[in-house]
Amino acid sequence: MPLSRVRLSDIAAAHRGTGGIAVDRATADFRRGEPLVVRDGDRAVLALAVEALSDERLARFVRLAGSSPSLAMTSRRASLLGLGSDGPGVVRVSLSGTPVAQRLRDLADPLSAPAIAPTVVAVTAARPLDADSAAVALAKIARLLPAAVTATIGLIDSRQVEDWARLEGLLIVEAAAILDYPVDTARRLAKVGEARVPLAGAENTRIIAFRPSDGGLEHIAIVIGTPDPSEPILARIHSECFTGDLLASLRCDCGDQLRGAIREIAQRGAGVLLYLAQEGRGIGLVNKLRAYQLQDEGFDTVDANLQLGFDADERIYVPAAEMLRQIGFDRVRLMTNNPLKVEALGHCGIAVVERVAHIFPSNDHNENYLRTKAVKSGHML
Ligand SMILES: Nc1nc2c(ncn2[C@@H]2O[C@H](COP(=O)(O)OP(=O)(O)OP(=O)(O)O)[C@@H](O)[C@H]2O)c(=O)[nH]1
Ligand SMILES: [Zn+2]
Repeated sequence: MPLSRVRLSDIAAAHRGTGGIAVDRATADFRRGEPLVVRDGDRAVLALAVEALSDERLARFVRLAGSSPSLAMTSRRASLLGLGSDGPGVVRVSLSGTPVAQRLRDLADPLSAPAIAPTVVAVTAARPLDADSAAVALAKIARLLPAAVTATIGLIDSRQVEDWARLEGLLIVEAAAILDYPVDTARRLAKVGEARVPLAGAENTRIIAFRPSDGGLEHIAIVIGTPDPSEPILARIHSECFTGDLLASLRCDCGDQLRGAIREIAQRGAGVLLYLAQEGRGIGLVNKLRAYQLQDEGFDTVDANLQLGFDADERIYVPAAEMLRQIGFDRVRLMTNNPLKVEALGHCGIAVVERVAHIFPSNDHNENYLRTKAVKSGHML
């Protein structure tokens, strides 16, 4: 139905106050290539993940919005395309003419070879808390390329937007709910499963699963031995690495670090390994594989992330801190070489009383990766 024919109605604001639930649904919609409405205060935009674009979806988007879309992307990615300067945040790129799905994808994806570059008319910085910034944040939460097509919805009041969205079957989600979501859901972890699981070399082990309030992937605490609650706990914080942990990939040092930590904690008597569902430094497995492809083209592990439009490291340590508190500890002896982990835990209220080095020999495939972590990310190797 065209916007001009939408009438005001008495329907209650069905989407108000749904917070995290709306974000969960929005994540699924984004992954399926459904457009949705992101609202910040008085402004509302229609948004659709670039990764899920097709010409049909783009045509529907333009029909719904009644205008040509802009491209919301991170300043990092835009600056690599020569569109503005590097920095945190998001920019809105306006293009001339009717955009073609593949051209938009070319701008967002460093692995897609642009045949014809679209003509850029303007690049505007998005405000940190506005709907365009939130649309890009939603793409990150959905583990997609961090970019979205967006168009301001030209309806004057929010009731009109709600009626229109309802008629078109579009979800409405508040920008603030998206932006708060990663930390909010990590703060509310529920213990959902616990069992004794003897491990090779660490037979006295319990595994405790914690589920975030969004119903997302569980984080796992692997408690080895019986840590003394009156002392700081020996702890390893390990971010999920499907390729290294499960498949023994030689591109990284994760497999060695995982098994090495279990061995060392058992040898020292007791401690915990916190296994965080933050694959690929928080960008997800698919984007990590893209980053690997870029590394095969010559970028290092940090620059590959930036090329994709991500920060070098997108992880948060709120879930680690929360699990530590729930198992009864707020002081740790942390097994890591990464100064960011030490700093981040401190910000989350966990005192790192000692850093324990956690270094393993390199191989022919991960030597550059480890060197880059030392040179660019300050890893103490
Ligand atoms: N984006 C990206 N992630 C990677 C790459 N190589 C490994 N990873 C991910 O990096 C994470 C490694 O995490 P950790 O071992 O916890 O951490 P770290 O930052 O190396 O710090 P340490 O505590 O010193 O080991 C895992 O989530 C891996 O999947 C890469 O080239 N790109
Ligand atoms: Zn790894």
